[in-house]
Amino acid sequence: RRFGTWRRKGIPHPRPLPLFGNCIDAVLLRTSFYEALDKIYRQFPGQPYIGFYGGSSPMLLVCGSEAVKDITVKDFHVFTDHKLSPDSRYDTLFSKFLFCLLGDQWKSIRARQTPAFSSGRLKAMFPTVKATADRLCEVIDKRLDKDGAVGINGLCSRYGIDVIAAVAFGIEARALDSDEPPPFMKAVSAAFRFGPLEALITLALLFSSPVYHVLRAPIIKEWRAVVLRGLLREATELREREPPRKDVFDTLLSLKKDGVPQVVFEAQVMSMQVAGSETSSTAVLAILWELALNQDCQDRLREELREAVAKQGAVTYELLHDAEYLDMVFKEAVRLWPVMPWLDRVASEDYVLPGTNAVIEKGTVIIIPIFSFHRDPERFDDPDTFKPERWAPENVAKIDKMSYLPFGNGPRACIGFRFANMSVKSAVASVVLKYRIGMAEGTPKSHAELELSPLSFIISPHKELPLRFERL
Ligand code: HEM
Repeated sequence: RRFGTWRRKGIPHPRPLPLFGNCIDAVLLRTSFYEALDKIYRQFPGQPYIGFYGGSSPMLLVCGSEAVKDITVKDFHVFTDHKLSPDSRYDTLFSKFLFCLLGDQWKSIRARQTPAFSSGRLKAMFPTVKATADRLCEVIDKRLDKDGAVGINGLCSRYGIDVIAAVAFGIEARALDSDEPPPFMKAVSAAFRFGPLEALITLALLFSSPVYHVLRAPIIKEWRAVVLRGLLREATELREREPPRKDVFDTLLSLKKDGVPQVVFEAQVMSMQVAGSETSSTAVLAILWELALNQDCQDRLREELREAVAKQGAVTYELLHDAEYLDMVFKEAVRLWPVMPWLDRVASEDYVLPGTNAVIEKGTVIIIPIFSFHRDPERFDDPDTFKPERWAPENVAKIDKMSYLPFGNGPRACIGFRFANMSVKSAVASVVLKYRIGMAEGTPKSHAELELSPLSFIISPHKELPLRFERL
């Protein structure tokens, strides 16, 4: 009866298999969920809505531009929440992350965190970010092998961790400085690089509440929470004795002063750390790799940065903000590598899909397949090729805004977008000004050669990615 849902509503859908629906490869952990979604998406080109079954649950891919706008903006009051919000009995801390908070509680906590990313605050945080970017260059220098190559995946991760820890966690994590990952890094990094159990729990959370409640296990393991809590207690005590620094941690501390429960405060700090580090570091990694593959883009970027530095005297907040080609490179890299390859929302009431007579029931899970949009030749010419020029001012009007969603959309879009922009560009500018980046032995030459884990819900290579750095 459930497998008849989309037929009865007149929504196109692929034929489901008993038990697995349309996601057998994802449920058997043979492909990642975004690849399973992409397979469905490609079967129904140009459709605004595509039905599918996650296990036996009817779920909806929303693909039309108007439809995406309706769900994420116009009818946001119906689709405020993510389905990926775990039960607080099994996931004490993760359930309170900003990403997972529901309804009015999300609204109130989000509103209080938003000022942390104002222009004034970003400028105040810039010197810390810049110093960490310079440190990344020093560490690259120190670790180059005899052929001038180094694995850049781990270094980018360490950069992401250090930068967010400094501004949002209130500590110097010094991940870049240590050979062995310090406990803080172990607790934070790979929080979303899942093993088989975490991957299954996450799918169960999306597809089937009964299976989720049978598994009764946390997505973010308790030992991580214990390590982070201890450090956070020390960081809080230290900061309370210091004058304000106008960083993200200061804003989060004000939540505590306003009487927000301790566990909610702790979850917000950890949520910034987890959501901010792996995502930004993957973007840095993507850009450095694309620049190694595309030397002409690298030359043009370096020329732009050198000219700007000659005028301004140094890499400044304003320089990064105004550098046009740097922005084009950033946009193109997160198009090809949308770290979060899909968005989810859940209907809080029955809802008529605009432009149809179909009603989706309260509780229906909506998925917006960002990765598929970004790689669709109907939306982007030559979509698998790195072409920053598509973002040039004279070309950008051709791109449909709802086809490009690396940071999500609407009131629930990424809160750290402006910070990510600054910290990713800062790292890239420091490296490009100091080194010519090239291919090394073992550097993947195409996306197909990157080994991405089928278990992971984010797009991030889990193996080392060697690049060659020639000092300029
Ligand atoms: C390149 C880097 C980044 C990418 C691609 C990225 C992407 C995203 C996406 C796609 C979402 C979901 C949006 C939606 O549902 O519409 C999100 C949410 C979020 N991001 Fe980011 N992000 C990045 C960096 C950061 C940074 C640096 C921070 C913090 C400093 C951060 C904090 C968050 C938080 C807390 C949420 C949950 C927001 C909410 O539910 O209200 N992100 N991010």
